[in-house]
Amino acid sequence: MISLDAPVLIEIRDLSACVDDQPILNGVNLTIRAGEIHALMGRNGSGKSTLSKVLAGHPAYKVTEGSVLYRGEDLLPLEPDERSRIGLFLGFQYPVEIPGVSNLEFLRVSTNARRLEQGMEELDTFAFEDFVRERLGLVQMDPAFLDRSVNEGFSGGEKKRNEILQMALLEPLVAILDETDSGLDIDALRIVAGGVNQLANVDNATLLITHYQRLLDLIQPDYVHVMAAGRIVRSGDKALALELEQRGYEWVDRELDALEMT
Ligand SMILES: Nc1ncnc2c1ncn2[C@@H]1O[C@H](COP(=O)(O)OP(=O)(O)OP(=O)(O)O)[C@@H](O)[C@H]1O
Repeated sequence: MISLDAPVLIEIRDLSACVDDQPILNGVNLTIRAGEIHALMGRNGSGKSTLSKVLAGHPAYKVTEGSVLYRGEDLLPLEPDERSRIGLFLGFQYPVEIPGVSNLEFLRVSTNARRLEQGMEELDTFAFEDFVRERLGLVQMDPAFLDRSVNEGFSGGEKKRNEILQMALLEPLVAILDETDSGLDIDALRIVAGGVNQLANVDNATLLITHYQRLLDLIQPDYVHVMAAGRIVRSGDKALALELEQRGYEWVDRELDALEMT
């Protein structure tokens, strides 16, 4: 829900970043306020995942220009785990498997790190089990997944549900979900979208990276942005996503040419 009086959670200004000296982001501007849901779309290779990784603090990506303020403070000097503790969450496009680390323990340690940062008490094993079981309902996940190693041998869709379970436990202020819809069957898509909708409130914000309108039918974005060649070339409301669905991305090239001429 849009309210221009709502506090700004993330302010990205002229952000450029490279990997192995190759520029990937070329001046991204984006402001996200509390209560908002943003969708980020764009062709393969346009820089969407790179933006999410830069925001999460992935060490392979070097910021060369610009700034990111998180609740008014410089985000960029912070380590990835500090970013997570203060409420930034990245749901990976390809969630990693961590063999030998129990999913339940991983979730408990990360949830407690976030709770401590928020001035809340740590949850012991029993209290955490109650909390996690309640949250499992949001993604309709079988408790048996808690006893396995993190994502090890999970199907693509199960990994995505596990990401949303993590999000439900961490209660981030800004959740970036990178192609959460990919690999989900039709029922799982509804369940995951329902979970995201239930977690969205006036105090937090969501940035959905997606290729498909089908997700945006279930999670209604307040803003839709189109990324091309490492920057946001057009922003609009949900009608923009419908336009993309009908027209594809060819017209985006013309917008980009026009931008480059200015
Ligand atoms: N670690 C890396 N090493 C080399 N090139 C990279 C790396 N990360 C990203 N790139 C390149 O940067 C460009 C943008 O990639 P990115 O993954 O951000 O695109 P995307 O918009 O998320 O694409 P998709 O829709 O296919 O997921 C691509 O050309 C990609 O090959």
